[in-house]
Amino acid sequence: MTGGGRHPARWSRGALLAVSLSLSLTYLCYNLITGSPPGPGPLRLHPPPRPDPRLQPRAHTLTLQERLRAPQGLGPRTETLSPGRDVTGRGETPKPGRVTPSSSPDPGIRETPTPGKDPPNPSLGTGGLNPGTGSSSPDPGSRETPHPGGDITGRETSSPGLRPPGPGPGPTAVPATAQGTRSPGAAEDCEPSPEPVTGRSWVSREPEASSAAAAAAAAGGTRALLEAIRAHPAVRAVGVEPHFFDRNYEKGLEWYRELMPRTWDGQITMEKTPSYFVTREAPRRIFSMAKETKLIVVVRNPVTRAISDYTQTLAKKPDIPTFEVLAFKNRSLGLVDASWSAIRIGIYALHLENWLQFFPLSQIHFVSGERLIIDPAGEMGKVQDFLGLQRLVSDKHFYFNKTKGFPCLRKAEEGSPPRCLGKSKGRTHPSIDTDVIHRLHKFYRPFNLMFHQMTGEDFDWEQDEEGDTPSARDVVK
Ligand SMILES: Nc1ncnc2c1ncn2[C@@H]1O[C@H](COP(=O)(O)OS(=O)(=O)O)[C@@H](OP(=O)(O)O)[C@H]1O
Repeated sequence: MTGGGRHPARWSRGALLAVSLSLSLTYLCYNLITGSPPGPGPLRLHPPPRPDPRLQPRAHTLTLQERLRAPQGLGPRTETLSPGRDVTGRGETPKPGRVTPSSSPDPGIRETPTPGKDPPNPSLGTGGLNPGTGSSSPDPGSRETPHPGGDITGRETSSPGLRPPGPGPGPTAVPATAQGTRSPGAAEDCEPSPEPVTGRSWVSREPEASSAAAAAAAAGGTRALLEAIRAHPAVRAVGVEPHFFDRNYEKGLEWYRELMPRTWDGQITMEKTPSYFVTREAPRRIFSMAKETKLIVVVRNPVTRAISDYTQTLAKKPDIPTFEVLAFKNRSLGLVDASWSAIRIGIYALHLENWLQFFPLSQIHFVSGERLIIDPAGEMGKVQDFLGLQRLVSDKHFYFNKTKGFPCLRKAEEGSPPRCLGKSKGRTHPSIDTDVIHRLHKFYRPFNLMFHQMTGEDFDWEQDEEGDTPSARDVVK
């Protein structure tokens, strides 16, 4: 990376923030590469991580993705994942064969051969985003584009329906391939930097060998998180979503480096690209670049996330069918259309499983999208702890803006005026039929349970089952 025209900072630590892991995602942090500034240093590739003992198999041996592909779906096995019995247990031992030598160079990291090549995964197809379809530059201000093969609504067009996951009553279709993050047309990011629509994740880099943090968020709130963490003097973040590890990977690591802000010694560079969380190839690519990268994932009640996603799409494409229509393959049968990206992104356990093949749970921090609204300082405190930063972003940085209905930053950066996120964040959701909301809660329940068991964290989504999750407008009055 060149330093021309930039301040004479030395490369030091960097972090990438990405989030709707939400899938919205949602955020993730990672360690970048070795090498000295300003040019790209030699990349050090790392062997696949040792299996995390916490991830040893418990009650079953198939991965969630394998189970989703299996004819019986998740059905009978779901109950073996009883809550509280195995907080971190994913019931899966990372299989040696899961990360196998690559037969072709990794385009994003040209300096060294890629150690791992994912076996074909019919469940996820080519991944949530097609690298070949990305624009030549980061996507400021645009939401997710439809995944090739999907239609305008973000629906996978060729997904075989499987039986319902878990004990839920109605039949549910689980798609064979993952979608991008945000459904197409989701709202652009507002200020200060336009943000693309896709999921929600972050990545940060650390160009100088040590560790960088990257965050990928999967659910709603990635922009809020990034803007808040940017208030920390030890964090430098790129405003746009680079989409390097999904659609721009072919451009190579140098392209990515050029995009990232330079950091002073001791600073972390971050980015957020929500779609990383649901991109099949992203974990391997990030791991290849920097295995110690820290990842942040913002998760939100998947039902609310789906509605938020739809709301953003609707704002751009008012003619799309109703949420109720899109959410089902067969509404009278209660057959949820999990091939619709707005639905699929919220199956957090499915996506997380992919990340845990490469990164230990200890390297991933989960931010509650709900708490980020209700108690932004509290959530940011945990994020700073996770990143090894002093807790400098605190209560005094936030105030509740009644007009906006959300917390706003008193001071985003040194000397900058107070500000709220733009109008694409915090939109009023359309009213959705209650029975549809209930059915979706039922659909997600087993997946949420798995996610809870995988992460050891309870996001209290069960209590939201009466409807769409209240916004800060409802909670803070
Ligand atoms: N402080 C603050 N201000 C405004 N909005 C906030 C804030 N904190 C969290 N949120 C929630 O963030 C949701 C958008 O999430 P993302 O930024 O991850 O969206 S995106 O994936 O990048 O498009 C957005 O979802 P919607 O309410 O559905 O618009 C908000 O609920």
